[in-house]
Amino acid sequence: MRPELSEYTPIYSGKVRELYAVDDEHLLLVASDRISAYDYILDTPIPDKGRVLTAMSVFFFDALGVPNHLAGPADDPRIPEAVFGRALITRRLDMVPVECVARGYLTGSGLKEYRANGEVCGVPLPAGLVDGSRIDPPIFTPATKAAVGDHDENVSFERVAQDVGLELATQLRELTLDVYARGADIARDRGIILADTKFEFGRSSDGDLLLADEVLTPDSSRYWDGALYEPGKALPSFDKQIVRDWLTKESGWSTDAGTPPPPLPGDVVERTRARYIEAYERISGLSFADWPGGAA
Ligand SMILES: N#Cc1c(N)ncnc1-c1cnn(CCN2CCOCC2)c1
Repeated sequence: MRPELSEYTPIYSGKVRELYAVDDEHLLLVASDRISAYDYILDTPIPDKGRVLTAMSVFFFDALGVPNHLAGPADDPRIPEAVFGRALITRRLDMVPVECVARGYLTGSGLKEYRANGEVCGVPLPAGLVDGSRIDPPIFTPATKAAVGDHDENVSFERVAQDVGLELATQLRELTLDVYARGADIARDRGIILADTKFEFGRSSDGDLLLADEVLTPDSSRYWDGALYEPGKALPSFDKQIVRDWLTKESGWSTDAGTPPPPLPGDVVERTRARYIEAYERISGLSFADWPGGAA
């Protein structure tokens, strides 16, 4: 008999995920089916998105071979039925207050910074780069954690060193770039580009620095279809482009409407669900049908 979710204490609620206290040493990390686009949480959920992203995290935690916060399997008996398949038991860590971002390609906020001053987070880049240019070798572009709903602020390595000390900042940079490279290699071998990603780390009670949060999911990363990649061409998001295109090209809504986006039609929902499953199955080589919590 699984416990009820109500038996656990909510301790954090983000845009698309929640965190609960299970006991003094363990948390329950829950991924919802909510999807965000253009800084809005859309009214329409994507069925199984939470399960797919949980499956991706578990695949990468296993494939990367990096010490992490997982404290039980996907079917751990402490996971309530209501969130079974889209929740994980983790160790409770002392989180490092840094969003550890690695970028192997120039786009998004990094591109904006580069266009303004030729560098990203204090890292100078070659002249002449455009949207989608490769950054080789990849760079560490940390950010400070913003409050829910705000954007993270890109900061320099030196600022991270001031905040957490030079030794830990150096460890974070090395770990972030190492784990990004491993994840990018796995994705590339399956025809998918991992343009950038965000990691979070925490310290265990015995002082070890562990990879935490979600890892290398489409919500914490930019994934592009390698078959479509061309530097300088606006790069479609592997998982969200269907939603973005319907919202801005078919729904009549626009990003400057000042109103929330409309509900998604069924075909957009289903195509987006299929896209998340495709990303998982291509990258992991596993069948999503085998992941816990599916329809009986
Ligand atoms: N993971 C983890 C973790 C941990 N293993 N131990 C202690 N605290 C955290 C933690 C607390 N907040 N966040 C920010 C990211 N959140 C994740 C959940 O969803 C909302 C955002 C991580």
